[in-house]
Amino acid sequence: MKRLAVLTSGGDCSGMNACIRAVVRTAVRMKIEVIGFRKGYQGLMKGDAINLDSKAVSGILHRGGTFLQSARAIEFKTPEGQQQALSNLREMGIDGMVVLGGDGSLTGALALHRLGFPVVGIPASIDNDIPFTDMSLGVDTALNNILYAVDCIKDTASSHARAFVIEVMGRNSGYLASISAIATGAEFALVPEQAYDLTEICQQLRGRFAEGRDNAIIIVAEGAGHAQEIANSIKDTIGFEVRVTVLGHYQRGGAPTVFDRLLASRFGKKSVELLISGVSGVMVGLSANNMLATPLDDVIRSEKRPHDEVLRMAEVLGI
Ligand SMILES: Nc1ncnc2c1ncn2[C@@H]1O[C@H](COP(=O)(O)OP(=O)(O)OP(=O)(O)O)[C@@H](O)[C@H]1O
Ligand SMILES: O=P(O)(O)OC[C@H]1O[C@](O)(CO)[C@@H](O)[C@@H]1O
Ligand SMILES: [Mg+2]
Repeated sequence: MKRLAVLTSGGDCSGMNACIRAVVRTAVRMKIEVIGFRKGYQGLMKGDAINLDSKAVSGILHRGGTFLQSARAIEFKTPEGQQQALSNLREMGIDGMVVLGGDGSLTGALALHRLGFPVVGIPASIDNDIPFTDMSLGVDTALNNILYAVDCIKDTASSHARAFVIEVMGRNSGYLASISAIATGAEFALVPEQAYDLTEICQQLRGRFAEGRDNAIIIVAEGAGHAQEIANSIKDTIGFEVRVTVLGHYQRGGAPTVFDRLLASRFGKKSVELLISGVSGVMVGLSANNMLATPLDDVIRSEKRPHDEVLRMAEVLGI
């Protein structure tokens, strides 16, 4: 192995920079050159690359986002797009590639592996919807961002005796909503994976305010319903003052937590070691604090289901 490539794809997340740094520094130590493709598969298809040496990745460990930039490149889903990428990789003399991204990006990595190109994937998505890893990169930082925001909102909610519907990210995944609800003591977490009964929720909220509580927090994943509609329905049913906060992309940025910096470093180092030892078509993961390598085939075929216990916990502890 003489020349490696790395790219970041899909929604960015904190820890991607720290991971690129770990990939580059591990490879440089083994006398392997590293190329970084800009803007994910878009840059790969265009051949838009920069040389990455040890110095190029200094000063980025603590920065959120990805200095290589990211993109959602629809054309890479086509055989033509993948062939273009493959010919660029071959022309540039690249022997293997590390792909950081979510489930979509890892599906792209699997496509390259199936075309015979050595690839290792790293789960990096705040959604935490990727199986065979306890945590994806960026999740811990996003959760801490949410925690800070919800704690702030609770202060003002109590001061005005209001209920708040707070929307967090997750089109198909309720992980951020359920875990942040537990960690902030919210009353309810509404998630795409589980049906909920708004009438029942309103009844419980009415009881809660009748007991003299001065605030209520309902955290809703973006894929579980429209925050403003949920708030209107609560207001119409119990007549209580309700406000809405959509946390949006605030959740995805910011300096990575210690957990994400360490995870990024471990994932990055492991991915290069795997490629050097001739392993391809796998995703690195975290399992019971150990590094795990799982075939991308298995990762893509499986689904990460949230723990039923976790889904119920917010409601049980919040009320
Ligand atoms: N089925 C597929 N085949 C090949 N490439 C794909 C496929 N699905 C996605 N990709 C590539 O991966 C990119 C990112 O995918 P997607 O938009 O699903 O985000 P993601 O990686 O799941 O990250 P996140 O969900 O955290 O934003 C796509 O724009 C495309 O380039
Ligand atoms: O930044 P974009 O392209 O609007 O994507 C937003 C989506 O990306 C994710 O944050 C994952 O990165 C989802 O939770 C969210 O629905
Ligand atoms: Mg995804």
